[in-house]
Amino acid sequence: MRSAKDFFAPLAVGAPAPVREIPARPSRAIHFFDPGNPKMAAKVPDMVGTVDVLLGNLEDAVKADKKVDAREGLVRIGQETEGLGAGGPTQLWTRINALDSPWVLDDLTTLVPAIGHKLDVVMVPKVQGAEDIHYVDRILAQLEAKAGLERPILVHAILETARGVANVEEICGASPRMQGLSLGPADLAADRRMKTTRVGGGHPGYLVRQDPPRGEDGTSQLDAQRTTYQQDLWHYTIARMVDACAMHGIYPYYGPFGDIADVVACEDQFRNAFLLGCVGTWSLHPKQIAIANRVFSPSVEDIRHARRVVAAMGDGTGAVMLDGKMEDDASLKQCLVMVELAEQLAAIDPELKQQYDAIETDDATTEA
Ligand SMILES: CC(=O)SCCNC(=O)CCNC(=O)[C@H](O)C(C)(C)COP(=O)(O)OP(=O)(O)OC[C@H]1O[C@@H](n2cnc3c(N)ncnc32)[C@H](O)[C@@H]1OP(=O)(O)O
Ligand SMILES: CC(=O)C(=O)O
Ligand SMILES: [Mg+2]
Repeated sequence: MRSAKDFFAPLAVGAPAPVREIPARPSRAIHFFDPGNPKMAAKVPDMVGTVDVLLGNLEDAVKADKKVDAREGLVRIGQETEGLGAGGPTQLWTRINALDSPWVLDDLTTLVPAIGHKLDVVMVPKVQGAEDIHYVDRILAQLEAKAGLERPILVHAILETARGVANVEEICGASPRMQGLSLGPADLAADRRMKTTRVGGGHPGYLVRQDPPRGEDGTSQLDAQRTTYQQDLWHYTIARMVDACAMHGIYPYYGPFGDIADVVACEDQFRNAFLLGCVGTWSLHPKQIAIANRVFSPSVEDIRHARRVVAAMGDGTGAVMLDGKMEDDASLKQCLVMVELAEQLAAIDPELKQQYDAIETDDATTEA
Protein backbone atom coordinates (compact mmCIF):
# COMPACT_ATOMS: atom_id res chain seq x y z
CA MET A 1 0.00 0.00 0.00
CA ARG A 2 1.31 3.47 -0.88
CA SER A 3 1.86 5.94 1.92
CA ALA A 4 -0.67 8.76 2.16
CA LYS A 5 2.26 11.11 1.47
CA ASP A 6 2.90 9.82 -2.05
CA PHE A 7 -0.65 8.80 -3.01
CA PHE A 8 -0.87 11.84 -5.30
CA ALA A 9 2.59 11.48 -6.86
CA PRO A 10 2.57 10.59 -10.60
CA LEU A 11 3.37 6.89 -11.18
CA ALA A 12 5.72 7.61 -14.10
CA VAL A 13 8.25 10.35 -14.76
CA GLY A 14 6.58 12.95 -16.97
CA ALA A 15 3.00 11.73 -16.32
CA PRO A 16 0.40 14.38 -15.42
CA ALA A 17 -0.27 14.96 -11.72
CA PRO A 18 -3.26 12.95 -10.43
CA VAL A 19 -6.42 14.93 -9.68
CA ARG A 20 -7.19 15.66 -6.02
CA GLU A 21 -10.94 15.71 -6.56
CA ILE A 22 -13.01 13.82 -9.11
CA PRO A 23 -14.97 16.38 -11.14
CA ALA A 24 -18.75 16.14 -10.67
CA ARG A 25 -19.54 16.14 -14.39
CA PRO A 26 -23.10 15.13 -15.28
CA SER A 27 -23.15 11.51 -16.40
CA ARG A 28 -26.79 10.47 -16.24
CA ALA A 29 -26.49 8.11 -19.21
CA ILE A 30 -23.32 6.29 -20.24
CA HIS A 31 -24.38 5.29 -23.73
CA PHE A 32 -22.69 2.13 -25.03
CA PHE A 33 -21.93 1.67 -28.71
CA ASP A 34 -19.78 -0.76 -30.68
CA PRO A 35 -17.30 1.47 -32.54
CA GLY A 36 -16.70 -1.27 -35.13
CA ASN A 37 -20.39 -1.49 -36.04
CA PRO A 38 -20.82 0.91 -39.00
CA LYS A 39 -24.50 1.62 -38.26
CA MET A 40 -23.83 2.51 -34.61
CA ALA A 41 -20.66 4.45 -35.41
CA ALA A 42 -22.57 6.53 -37.99
CA LYS A 43 -24.98 7.68 -35.28
CA VAL A 44 -22.30 8.94 -32.90
CA PRO A 45 -21.74 12.48 -34.31
CA ASP A 46 -25.45 13.31 -34.02
CA MET A 47 -25.59 11.95 -30.46
CA VAL A 48 -22.95 14.39 -29.23
CA GLY A 49 -24.68 16.99 -27.05
CA THR A 50 -27.74 14.77 -26.53
CA VAL A 51 -26.14 12.38 -24.03
CA ASP A 52 -23.72 13.03 -21.17
CA VAL A 53 -21.31 10.17 -21.97
CA LEU A 54 -20.62 8.16 -25.12
CA LEU A 55 -18.72 4.94 -24.40
CA GLY A 56 -16.94 2.98 -27.11
CA ASN A 57 -17.28 -0.61 -25.93
CA LEU A 58 -14.45 -3.01 -26.75
CA GLU A 59 -15.32 -5.84 -24.32
CA ASP A 60 -18.32 -8.19 -24.05
CA ALA A 61 -20.91 -7.80 -26.85
CA VAL A 62 -18.08 -7.29 -29.36
CA LYS A 63 -17.27 -10.57 -31.12
CA ALA A 64 -13.73 -11.92 -30.77
CA ASP A 65 -13.03 -11.49 -34.49
CA LYS A 66 -14.25 -7.86 -34.37
CA LYS A 67 -12.06 -6.65 -31.48
CA VAL A 68 -9.54 -4.93 -33.76
CA ASP A 69 -12.32 -3.30 -35.82
CA ALA A 70 -13.86 -1.95 -32.60
CA ARG A 71 -10.54 -0.56 -31.33
CA GLU A 72 -9.67 1.05 -34.67
CA GLY A 73 -13.22 2.38 -35.02
CA LEU A 74 -12.92 4.06 -31.64
CA VAL A 75 -9.63 5.70 -32.61
CA ARG A 76 -11.29 7.08 -35.75
CA ILE A 77 -14.34 8.33 -33.85
CA GLY A 78 -12.20 9.91 -31.13
CA GLN A 79 -10.03 11.70 -33.66
CA GLU A 80 -12.80 12.88 -35.97
CA THR A 81 -15.84 13.66 -33.80
CA GLU A 82 -16.30 17.31 -32.80
CA GLY A 83 -17.45 17.99 -29.25
CA LEU A 84 -16.67 14.49 -28.01
CA GLY A 85 -14.36 14.30 -24.96
CA ALA A 86 -11.68 16.77 -23.84
CA GLY A 87 -14.14 19.16 -22.17
CA GLY A 88 -16.76 18.97 -24.97
CA PRO A 89 -20.46 18.68 -24.17
CA THR A 90 -20.31 14.87 -24.24
CA GLN A 91 -17.62 12.90 -22.44
CA LEU A 92 -15.76 10.11 -24.25
CA TRP A 93 -15.28 6.89 -22.29
CA THR A 94 -14.20 3.42 -23.33
CA ARG A 95 -14.64 -0.05 -21.83
CA ILE A 96 -11.42 -1.96 -22.42
CA ASN A 97 -11.20 -5.73 -22.52
CA ALA A 98 -10.66 -7.73 -19.33
CA LEU A 99 -7.18 -7.64 -17.81
CA ASP A 100 -6.64 -11.37 -18.45
CA SER A 101 -7.73 -11.17 -22.11
CA PRO A 102 -5.41 -11.21 -25.14
CA TRP A 103 -6.69 -7.77 -26.24
CA VAL A 104 -6.32 -5.43 -23.30
CA LEU A 105 -2.66 -4.51 -23.71
CA ASP A 106 -3.24 -3.48 -27.33
CA ASP A 107 -6.39 -1.60 -26.27
CA LEU A 108 -4.39 0.59 -23.90
CA THR A 109 -1.23 0.99 -25.97
CA THR A 110 -3.30 1.93 -29.04
CA LEU A 111 -5.91 4.20 -27.46
CA VAL A 112 -3.78 6.35 -25.15
CA PRO A 113 -1.30 7.63 -27.79
CA ALA A 114 -4.02 8.03 -30.44
CA ILE A 115 -6.93 9.57 -28.50
CA GLY A 116 -5.69 9.88 -24.89
CA HIS A 117 -6.18 13.66 -25.08
CA LYS A 118 -9.89 13.06 -25.81
CA LEU A 119 -10.55 10.11 -23.48
CA ASP A 120 -12.10 11.09 -20.15
CA VAL A 121 -12.52 7.69 -18.50
CA VAL A 122 -11.36 4.10 -19.05
CA MET A 123 -13.84 1.57 -17.72
CA VAL A 124 -12.18 -1.63 -16.50
CA PRO A 125 -14.34 -4.78 -16.43
CA LYS A 126 -14.26 -7.65 -13.93
CA VAL A 127 -12.17 -5.81 -11.35
CA GLN A 128 -11.37 -8.18 -8.50
CA GLY A 129 -9.34 -6.05 -6.13
CA ALA A 130 -6.98 -3.10 -5.72
CA GLU A 131 -4.22 -4.97 -7.61
CA ASP A 132 -6.19 -4.66 -10.86
CA ILE A 133 -6.51 -0.89 -10.44
CA HIS A 134 -2.79 -0.60 -9.55
CA TYR A 135 -1.88 -2.36 -12.81
CA VAL A 136 -4.02 -0.03 -14.93
CA ASP A 137 -2.88 3.01 -12.92
CA ARG A 138 0.80 2.38 -13.62
CA ILE A 139 0.45 1.51 -17.28
CA LEU A 140 -1.76 4.56 -17.91
CA ALA A 141 0.87 6.78 -16.24
CA GLN A 142 3.60 5.35 -18.49
CA LEU A 143 1.51 5.78 -21.62
CA GLU A 144 0.40 9.29 -20.64
CA ALA A 145 4.03 10.31 -20.07
CA LYS A 146 5.08 8.87 -23.43
CA ALA A 147 2.20 10.62 -25.20
CA GLY A 148 2.86 13.93 -23.43
CA LEU A 149 -0.69 14.14 -22.04
CA GLU A 150 -1.43 17.05 -19.74
CA ARG A 151 -4.36 15.61 -17.78
CA PRO A 152 -4.75 12.13 -16.35
CA ILE A 153 -7.29 9.68 -17.75
CA LEU A 154 -9.68 8.55 -15.01
CA VAL A 155 -10.58 4.94 -14.23
CA HIS A 156 -14.00 3.38 -13.61
CA ALA A 157 -14.39 -0.19 -12.33
CA ILE A 158 -17.25 -2.59 -13.06
CA LEU A 159 -18.28 -4.58 -10.01
CA GLU A 160 -19.13 -7.93 -11.52
CA THR A 161 -17.46 -10.64 -9.47
CA ALA A 162 -18.10 -11.81 -5.92
CA ARG A 163 -14.47 -10.99 -5.06
CA GLY A 164 -14.88 -7.49 -6.49
CA VAL A 165 -17.93 -6.92 -4.30
CA ALA A 166 -16.07 -8.24 -1.24
CA ASN A 167 -13.19 -5.82 -2.02
CA VAL A 168 -15.31 -2.86 -3.03
CA GLU A 169 -13.88 -0.35 -0.52
CA GLU A 170 -10.25 -1.08 -1.42
CA ILE A 171 -11.07 -0.86 -5.14
CA CYS A 172 -12.61 2.60 -4.70
CA GLY A 173 -9.57 3.83 -2.77
CA ALA A 174 -6.90 2.16 -4.92
CA SER A 175 -5.92 5.21 -6.98
CA PRO A 176 -6.62 8.93 -7.26
CA ARG A 177 -7.76 8.09 -10.81
CA MET A 178 -10.80 6.19 -9.52
CA GLN A 179 -13.84 8.01 -10.92
CA GLY A 180 -16.59 5.55 -10.06
CA LEU A 181 -18.15 2.11 -10.09
CA SER A 182 -20.86 0.45 -12.14
CA LEU A 183 -22.88 -2.61 -11.29
CA GLY A 184 -22.29 -5.53 -13.68
CA PRO A 185 -25.38 -7.63 -12.94
CA ALA A 186 -24.93 -10.20 -15.72
CA ASP A 187 -21.38 -11.33 -14.95
CA LEU A 188 -21.97 -10.87 -11.23
CA ALA A 189 -24.99 -13.20 -11.34
CA ALA A 190 -22.93 -15.83 -13.15
CA ASP A 191 -19.96 -15.48 -10.81
CA ARG A 192 -22.19 -15.77 -7.75
CA ARG A 193 -24.04 -18.71 -9.30
CA MET A 194 -27.32 -16.86 -8.96
CA LYS A 195 -30.15 -18.68 -10.73
CA THR A 196 -31.13 -15.91 -13.12
CA THR A 197 -30.76 -15.67 -16.90
CA ARG A 198 -31.14 -11.90 -17.42
CA VAL A 199 -29.07 -8.72 -17.84
CA GLY A 200 -30.09 -6.61 -14.83
CA GLY A 201 -33.58 -5.90 -13.54
CA GLY A 202 -35.79 -7.91 -11.22
CA HIS A 203 -37.07 -11.46 -11.21
CA PRO A 204 -40.68 -12.56 -10.53
CA GLY A 205 -39.46 -15.40 -8.33
CA TYR A 206 -37.60 -13.11 -5.93
CA LEU A 207 -40.49 -12.03 -3.73
CA VAL A 208 -42.11 -11.96 -0.34
CA ARG A 209 -45.73 -12.99 0.20
CA GLN A 210 -48.31 -11.44 2.49
CA ASP A 211 -49.16 -13.51 5.58
CA PRO A 212 -52.28 -15.69 5.22
CA PRO A 213 -55.45 -14.17 6.67
CA ARG A 214 -56.84 -15.79 9.85
CA GLY A 215 -60.23 -17.49 9.99
CA GLU A 216 -62.74 -16.93 12.82
CA ASP A 217 -61.21 -19.86 14.71
CA GLY A 218 -57.77 -18.24 14.43
CA THR A 219 -56.33 -20.73 11.91
CA SER A 220 -54.36 -19.56 8.86
CA GLN A 221 -56.37 -19.56 5.61
CA LEU A 222 -53.63 -20.99 3.42
CA ASP A 223 -55.88 -21.23 0.35
CA ALA A 224 -56.70 -17.50 0.39
CA GLN A 225 -55.39 -15.15 -2.31
CA ARG A 226 -52.31 -13.35 -1.00
CA THR A 227 -50.46 -10.39 -2.43
CA THR A 228 -46.81 -10.88 -3.36
CA TYR A 229 -44.20 -8.14 -3.52
CA GLN A 230 -41.32 -8.52 -5.93
CA GLN A 231 -37.98 -7.60 -4.31
CA ASP A 232 -34.90 -5.96 -5.81
CA LEU A 233 -32.14 -8.50 -6.47
CA TRP A 234 -29.55 -5.71 -6.68
CA HIS A 235 -30.36 -3.71 -3.56
CA TYR A 236 -27.54 -5.14 -1.44
CA THR A 237 -24.83 -4.66 -4.05
CA ILE A 238 -25.90 -1.16 -5.04
CA ALA A 239 -26.10 -0.08 -1.41
CA ARG A 240 -22.54 -1.36 -0.84
CA MET A 241 -21.33 0.43 -3.97
CA VAL A 242 -22.97 3.70 -2.92
CA ASP A 243 -21.36 3.64 0.52
CA ALA A 244 -17.92 2.69 -0.82
CA CYS A 245 -18.07 5.43 -3.47
CA ALA A 246 -19.31 8.11 -1.06
CA MET A 247 -16.55 7.19 1.39
CA HIS A 248 -13.93 7.77 -1.33
CA GLY A 249 -15.48 10.80 -3.08
CA ILE A 250 -16.23 8.93 -6.32
CA TYR A 251 -19.46 8.12 -8.18
CA PRO A 252 -21.74 5.03 -8.27
CA TYR A 253 -23.79 4.00 -11.31
CA TYR A 254 -26.40 1.38 -12.06
CA GLY A 255 -25.37 -0.76 -15.06
CA PRO A 256 -27.20 -2.31 -18.00
CA PHE A 257 -30.90 -3.11 -18.23
CA GLY A 258 -31.11 -5.74 -20.95
CA ASP A 259 -34.87 -5.86 -21.58
CA ILE A 260 -34.77 -3.02 -24.10
CA ALA A 261 -38.52 -3.29 -24.86
CA ASP A 262 -39.59 -2.99 -21.21
CA VAL A 263 -39.10 0.74 -20.77
CA VAL A 264 -41.33 0.83 -17.68
CA ALA A 265 -39.33 -1.70 -15.64
CA CYS A 266 -36.14 -0.08 -16.91
CA GLU A 267 -37.28 3.27 -15.54
CA ASP A 268 -38.20 1.68 -12.18
CA GLN A 269 -34.80 0.00 -11.85
CA PHE A 270 -32.99 3.23 -12.75
CA ARG A 271 -35.10 5.18 -10.24
CA ASN A 272 -34.29 2.77 -7.41
CA ALA A 273 -30.60 3.37 -8.12
CA PHE A 274 -31.11 7.17 -8.30
CA LEU A 275 -32.92 7.21 -4.96
CA LEU A 276 -30.21 5.09 -3.32
CA GLY A 277 -27.49 7.53 -4.43
CA CYS A 278 -26.34 6.57 -7.94
CA VAL A 279 -25.57 9.46 -10.29
CA GLY A 280 -26.29 7.67 -13.56
CA THR A 281 -26.70 4.43 -15.44
CA TRP A 282 -25.87 2.71 -18.70
CA SER A 283 -27.86 3.01 -21.89
CA LEU A 284 -27.58 0.09 -24.31
CA HIS A 285 -30.06 1.33 -26.90
CA PRO A 286 -30.79 4.91 -28.00
CA LYS A 287 -34.26 4.72 -26.43
CA GLN A 288 -32.77 4.25 -22.94
CA ILE A 289 -30.99 7.64 -23.05
CA ALA A 290 -34.18 9.65 -22.50
CA ILE A 291 -35.18 7.36 -19.63
CA ALA A 292 -31.83 7.83 -17.91
CA ASN A 293 -31.83 11.61 -18.45
CA ARG A 294 -35.32 11.86 -16.98
CA VAL A 295 -34.70 9.62 -13.97
CA PHE A 296 -31.28 10.99 -12.99
CA SER A 297 -32.42 14.64 -13.11
CA PRO A 298 -34.28 15.76 -9.96
CA SER A 299 -37.96 16.42 -10.61
CA VAL A 300 -39.35 19.95 -10.62
CA GLU A 301 -41.44 19.01 -7.56
CA ASP A 302 -38.36 17.85 -5.63
CA ILE A 303 -36.46 21.02 -6.49
CA ARG A 304 -39.39 23.23 -5.51
CA HIS A 305 -39.53 21.50 -2.12
CA ALA A 306 -35.74 21.53 -1.69
CA ARG A 307 -35.55 25.26 -2.39
CA ARG A 308 -38.33 25.96 0.09
CA VAL A 309 -36.45 24.04 2.77
CA VAL A 310 -33.22 25.92 1.96
CA ALA A 311 -35.05 29.26 2.20
CA ALA A 312 -36.85 28.26 5.40
CA MET A 313 -33.70 27.07 7.14
CA GLY A 314 -31.95 30.46 6.94
CA ASP A 315 -28.47 29.96 8.44
CA GLY A 316 -28.90 26.17 8.20
CA THR A 317 -29.37 25.43 11.89
CA GLY A 318 -32.40 24.80 14.07
CA ALA A 319 -35.77 23.26 13.24
CA VAL A 320 -38.79 24.60 11.35
CA MET A 321 -42.21 23.24 10.39
CA LEU A 322 -43.00 23.17 6.67
CA ASP A 323 -46.29 21.68 5.44
CA GLY A 324 -46.74 19.94 8.78
CA LYS A 325 -43.29 18.31 8.69
CA MET A 326 -40.18 19.00 10.73
CA GLU A 327 -37.14 20.17 8.76
CA ASP A 328 -33.70 20.63 10.30
CA ASP A 329 -29.98 20.65 9.53
CA ALA A 330 -30.07 17.06 8.20
CA SER A 331 -33.04 17.41 5.87
CA LEU A 332 -31.45 20.67 4.66
CA LYS A 333 -28.30 18.72 3.68
CA GLN A 334 -30.42 16.30 1.61
CA CYS A 335 -32.12 19.24 -0.07
CA LEU A 336 -28.75 20.82 -0.87
CA VAL A 337 -27.66 17.61 -2.65
CA MET A 338 -30.70 18.00 -4.92
CA VAL A 339 -30.28 21.74 -5.46
CA GLU A 340 -26.57 21.36 -6.32
CA LEU A 341 -27.33 18.54 -8.76
CA ALA A 342 -30.05 20.64 -10.39
CA GLU A 343 -27.58 23.51 -10.81
CA GLN A 344 -24.98 21.23 -12.43
CA LEU A 345 -27.55 19.80 -14.81
CA ALA A 346 -29.10 23.17 -15.64
CA ALA A 347 -25.64 24.35 -16.71
CA ILE A 348 -25.55 21.74 -19.51
CA ASP A 349 -29.24 21.13 -20.27
CA PRO A 350 -31.20 24.23 -21.43
CA GLU A 351 -34.57 22.45 -21.23
CA LEU A 352 -34.00 21.50 -17.59
CA LYS A 353 -32.71 24.98 -16.83
CA GLN A 354 -35.97 26.44 -18.14
CA GLN A 355 -38.01 24.05 -15.98
CA TYR A 356 -35.98 24.76 -12.82
CA ASP A 357 -35.93 28.54 -13.47
CA ALA A 358 -39.73 28.57 -13.75
CA ILE A 359 -40.20 27.13 -10.25
CA GLU A 360 -41.94 29.49 -7.88
CA THR A 361 -41.68 29.02 -4.13
CA ASP A 362 -43.69 30.51 -1.31
CA ASP A 363 -42.92 30.79 2.37
CA ALA A 364 -45.11 28.53 4.47
CA THR A 365 -42.87 27.89 7.45
CA THR A 366 -43.28 28.35 11.14
CA GLU A 367 -40.38 28.43 13.59
CA ALA A 368 -40.25 25.62 16.10
C1 LIG B 1 -23.76 -7.16 -19.94
C2 LIG B 1 -23.04 -6.08 -20.69
O1 LIG B 1 -21.83 -6.09 -20.81
S1 LIG B 1 -24.01 -4.81 -21.32
C3 LIG B 1 -22.90 -3.89 -22.35
C4 LIG B 1 -22.59 -4.55 -23.65
N1 LIG B 1 -23.71 -4.54 -24.57
C5 LIG B 1 -23.87 -3.54 -25.45
O2 LIG B 1 -23.06 -2.63 -25.52
C6 LIG B 1 -25.08 -3.62 -26.34
C7 LIG B 1 -25.26 -2.33 -27.13
N2 LIG B 1 -26.51 -2.35 -27.89
C8 LIG B 1 -26.70 -3.17 -28.93
O3 LIG B 1 -25.82 -3.94 -29.35
C9 LIG B 1 -28.01 -3.07 -29.66
O4 LIG B 1 -28.71 -1.94 -29.21
C10 LIG B 1 -28.94 -4.28 -29.44
C11 LIG B 1 -28.27 -5.58 -29.94
C12 LIG B 1 -29.34 -4.43 -28.00
C13 LIG B 1 -30.22 -4.03 -30.25
O5 LIG B 1 -29.83 -3.73 -31.57
P1 LIG B 1 -30.89 -3.69 -32.75
O6 LIG B 1 -31.71 -4.95 -32.74
O7 LIG B 1 -30.17 -3.34 -34.00
O8 LIG B 1 -31.82 -2.49 -32.30
P2 LIG B 1 -32.79 -1.64 -33.20
O9 LIG B 1 -33.20 -2.40 -34.44
O10 LIG B 1 -33.90 -1.14 -32.34
O11 LIG B 1 -31.85 -0.41 -33.61
C14 LIG B 1 -32.38 0.72 -34.26
C15 LIG B 1 -31.23 1.52 -34.81
O12 LIG B 1 -30.44 2.01 -33.73
C16 LIG B 1 -29.09 1.57 -33.86
N3 LIG B 1 -28.59 1.24 -32.54
C17 LIG B 1 -28.94 0.22 -31.73
N4 LIG B 1 -28.25 0.24 -30.60
C18 LIG B 1 -27.44 1.31 -30.67
C19 LIG B 1 -26.48 1.86 -29.78
N5 LIG B 1 -26.22 1.28 -28.62
N6 LIG B 1 -25.85 3.00 -30.15
C20 LIG B 1 -26.09 3.58 -31.35
N7 LIG B 1 -26.99 3.08 -32.24
C21 LIG B 1 -27.65 1.97 -31.90
C22 LIG B 1 -29.16 0.34 -34.75
O13 LIG B 1 -27.94 0.13 -35.43
C23 LIG B 1 -30.29 0.70 -35.68
O14 LIG B 1 -29.76 1.54 -36.69
P3 LIG B 1 -30.48 1.71 -38.16
O15 LIG B 1 -31.78 2.43 -37.88
O16 LIG B 1 -29.52 2.53 -38.93
O17 LIG B 1 -30.69 0.32 -38.67
C1 LIG C 1 -22.31 -4.77 -17.07
C2 LIG C 1 -21.68 -6.04 -17.28
O1 LIG C 1 -20.63 -6.13 -17.87
C3 LIG C 1 -22.35 -7.19 -16.79
O2 LIG C 1 -23.49 -7.07 -16.31
O3 LIG C 1 -21.76 -8.26 -16.86
MG1 LIG D 1 -19.80 -8.00 -17.74
